[in-house]
Amino acid sequence: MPLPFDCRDGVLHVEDVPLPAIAAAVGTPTYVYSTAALRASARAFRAGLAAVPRKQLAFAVKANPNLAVLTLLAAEGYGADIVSAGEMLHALAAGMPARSLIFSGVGKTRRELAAALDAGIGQFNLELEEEGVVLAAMAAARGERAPAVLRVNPDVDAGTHAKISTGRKQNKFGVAIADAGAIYARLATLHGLDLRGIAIHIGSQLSDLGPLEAAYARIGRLVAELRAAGHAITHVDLGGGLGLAYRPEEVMPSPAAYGAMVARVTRDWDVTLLFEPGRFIAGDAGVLLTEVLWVKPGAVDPYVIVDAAMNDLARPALYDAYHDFVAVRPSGARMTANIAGPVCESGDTFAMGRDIDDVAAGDLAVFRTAGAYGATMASTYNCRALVPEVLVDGDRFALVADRITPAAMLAAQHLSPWMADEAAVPREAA
Ligand SMILES: Cc1ncc(COP(=O)(O)O)c(C=O)c1O
Ligand SMILES: N[C@@H](CCCC[NH3+])C(=O)O
Repeated sequence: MPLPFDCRDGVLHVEDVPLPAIAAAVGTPTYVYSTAALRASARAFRAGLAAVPRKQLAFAVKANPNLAVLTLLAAEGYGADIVSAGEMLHALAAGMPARSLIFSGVGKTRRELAAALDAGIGQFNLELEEEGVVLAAMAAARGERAPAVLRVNPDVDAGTHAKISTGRKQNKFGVAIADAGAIYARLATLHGLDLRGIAIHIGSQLSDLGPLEAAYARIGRLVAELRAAGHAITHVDLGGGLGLAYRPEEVMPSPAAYGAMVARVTRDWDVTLLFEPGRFIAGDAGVLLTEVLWVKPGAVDPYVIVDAAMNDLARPALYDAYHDFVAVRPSGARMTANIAGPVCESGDTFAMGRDIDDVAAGDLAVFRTAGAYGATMASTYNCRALVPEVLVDGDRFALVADRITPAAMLAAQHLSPWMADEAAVPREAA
């Protein structure tokens, strides 16, 4: 898919906006998203599923909960896969209809279940039997039936990083596929539930369709068994997981290849299929714009110290993830360097011994493929400002999430009443 990031007159642009203009207006580090790229991936994913007759697309809000991003995706006909009441708030604020929301998540609180019932969301993905029992009781007390599916753990190795694999039997997600029939039968007797099918999600950043196909095939057999036992199965949620090429040489399954596999495996299922893509929609639509602060000598290679850090983009520190690093004004020269941020941890390192565009202090650069699981996983560690976000549309750009400064964070903190008294007395005088 052509991305609207290109070098014009020697300067990297996002759509028609030169990145130095954004750095001058907003400062760095900052996330920059492209509306054109978001729309293109949302449409490509939908187009890939053209052969699936009945489907519902729910963007995984965890990948990028920015209100502007969600508003754009709502206009593209996407609902949302949410995992907390906070994500529900974001999706509803973006104008997504409550009926288009799917509540996943292994630790939903009773308050969250109540809030989701209040809102009238479209589907609860039950992670364990007890959750179904509690939800059924809450819904029945309101004279309602909660629309629900049972999440099943198919015990398939998705072949992704262990920390983002979710469908192996040792993972915390879903009920064991061997137990699913019995649990389903018990939950189906509860009046407060409108139990209508199955959900799975085996992991994220999947580079191979094989494990997905194996998992879907297991679900197909389960659907047949449940129907044979007399259950009306009308919905199957196939989750998300489609991977992206983070390295220039990586090749990932296209949405068309994914859609063809889905259409083939589910041909006889006769259900509405639900999809929860996150990374595929938002990942390539965003970069993290940063400035080089220093280039300092290292034991082997020099360290390029940038003003973005692990608190702004956690993926390299968490999963040793690779994000391409590109100079905003590439000279054509190359260097071998380590790239690190200012945070006081050696893990705050984006790359070691990597061949990159030659950069010097004061230069701007971007980390690519940062639109998913970027800003949303940011923190204020080291009392660093929470990173802002900018959305580009053609030759316009707008700040769509403010930088939260340490002063604002300090203002949100309070001394306990007794400490306030003590703090008023200088230590020496006490
Ligand atoms: C239940 C569920 N659905 C959807 C997603 C989105 O996954 P991805 O961003 O890989 O498409 C996730 C994250 O792995 C998830 O846990
Ligand atoms: N946060 C992970 C993905 C987790 C997906 C959520 N289940 C990442 O950055 O790749």
